[in-house]
Amino acid sequence: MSTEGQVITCKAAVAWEPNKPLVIEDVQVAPPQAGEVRIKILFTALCHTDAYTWSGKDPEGLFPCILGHEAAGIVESVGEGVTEVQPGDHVIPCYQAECRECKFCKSGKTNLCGKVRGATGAGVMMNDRKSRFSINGKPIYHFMGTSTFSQYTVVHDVSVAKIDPQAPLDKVCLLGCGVPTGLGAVWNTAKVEPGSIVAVFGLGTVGLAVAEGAKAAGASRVIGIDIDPKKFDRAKNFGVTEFVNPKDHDKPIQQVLVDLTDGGVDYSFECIGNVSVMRAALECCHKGWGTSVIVGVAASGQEISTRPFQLVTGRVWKGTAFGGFKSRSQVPWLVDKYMKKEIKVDEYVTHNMTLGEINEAFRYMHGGDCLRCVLKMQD
Ligand SMILES: NC(=O)c1ccc[n+]([C@@H]2O[C@H](COP(=O)([O-])OP(=O)(O)OC[C@H]3O[C@@H](n4cnc5c(N)ncnc54)[C@H](O)[C@@H]3O)[C@@H](O)[C@H]2O)c1
Ligand SMILES: N[C@@H](CCC(=O)N[C@@H](CSCO)C(=O)NCC(=O)O)C(=O)O
Ligand SMILES: [Zn+2]
Ligand SMILES: [Zn+2]
Repeated sequence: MSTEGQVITCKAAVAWEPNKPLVIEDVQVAPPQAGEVRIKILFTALCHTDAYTWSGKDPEGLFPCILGHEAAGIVESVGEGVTEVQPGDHVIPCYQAECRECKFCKSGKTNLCGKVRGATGAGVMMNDRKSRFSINGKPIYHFMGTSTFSQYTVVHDVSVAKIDPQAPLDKVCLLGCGVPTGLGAVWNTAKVEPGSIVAVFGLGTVGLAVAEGAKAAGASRVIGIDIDPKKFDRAKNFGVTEFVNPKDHDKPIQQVLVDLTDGGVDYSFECIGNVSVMRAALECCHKGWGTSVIVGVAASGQEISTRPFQLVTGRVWKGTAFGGFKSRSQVPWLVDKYMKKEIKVDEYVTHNMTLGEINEAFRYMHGGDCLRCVLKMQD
């Protein structure tokens, strides 16, 4: 029986308050309005940014909300005026939209899109500035324009990437955030050249994807830095050639790296979200040209600092969102690259669980062994 035009009641993990366990609730999901798409979510992974907002440290965090932004599913129905997807299409919801019409999209200089960002930051849909989620009439906020910890979600049409229907959704859900972020930080933001020396701070999913991207770009050395020595063995499979544990050294880590590389690295990437490490990542760069890319998300109130002399003498400080990839155009391309075995995805999935086990899944995520935990969303 078609559910088009009907309110759907389904299971979702609701964050009622910061840091309190998520609660599996029966949630009402309203039909999509003009320019909106309702998606049946089949698989979602957890990302550290979900935990960050859940912690209450995200200035854009609103409660109660439905978190989740790294997922894949099938279009259930579309609202008026939606032309690029239809029911049955396999899709990845994208927290970074791409409308192709706004000042940002037309600039050719960024993957950021301005069309729906105001609404997604306020936890509502652009059309009527209201939520499509409710529990017995009480609205529940959206999150990052995706809210994938729900069996059904409603997103803006500019936030939907249509993908190859042959692609396994329990794997390519990862292409909604962490893996593209790392690859794109190297390929789009830094534009690493063959022969470069690269330093990667933090060897979680994002840092490993940076290493993979750097290897593919022809880097001559990929130095992985992590305080957890368990990370090193696995990282070799992703392209890391040398390891440095800051705990093994008395000198500041930037000095250790400068000494190891005859004056500093060509490119560094901070994939942790720690502002002191961001400084070290900049300061381990080579004088005259070294570029450091901030990928990690630091909490509200945190600030970066360095001596301006570091920049005067030619180092460059940059940041990246979703690795600079244009979501609707390039996520399908990434899926195709995965299908052709040109990029890894399966290797990042260390745990598989169900929606009902989501609190336990977050505990695993914070443990050192987990890269990505994928939740099966449907019974
Ligand atoms: N910019 C973006 O678009 C974007 C997208 C996705 C994720 N992120 C952010 O990227 C960051 C990394 O995500 P992840 O999933 O890989 O996280 P993760 O927690 O799996 O990995 C972080 C790694 O850093 C290591 N670490 C912690 N403190 C350290 C220190 N002081 N020195 C060296 N290593 C240290 C940890 O041991 C861990 O291996 C998070 O902040 C996440 O929110 C940003
Ligand atoms: N609301 C947060 C923003 C955190 C942030 O920087 N998010 C990244 C994506 S992290 C994905 O795991 C991002 O792409 N930001 C660009 C954007 O949000 O438009 C805060 O204010 O700290
Ligand atoms: Zn993420
Ligand atoms: Zn746009």
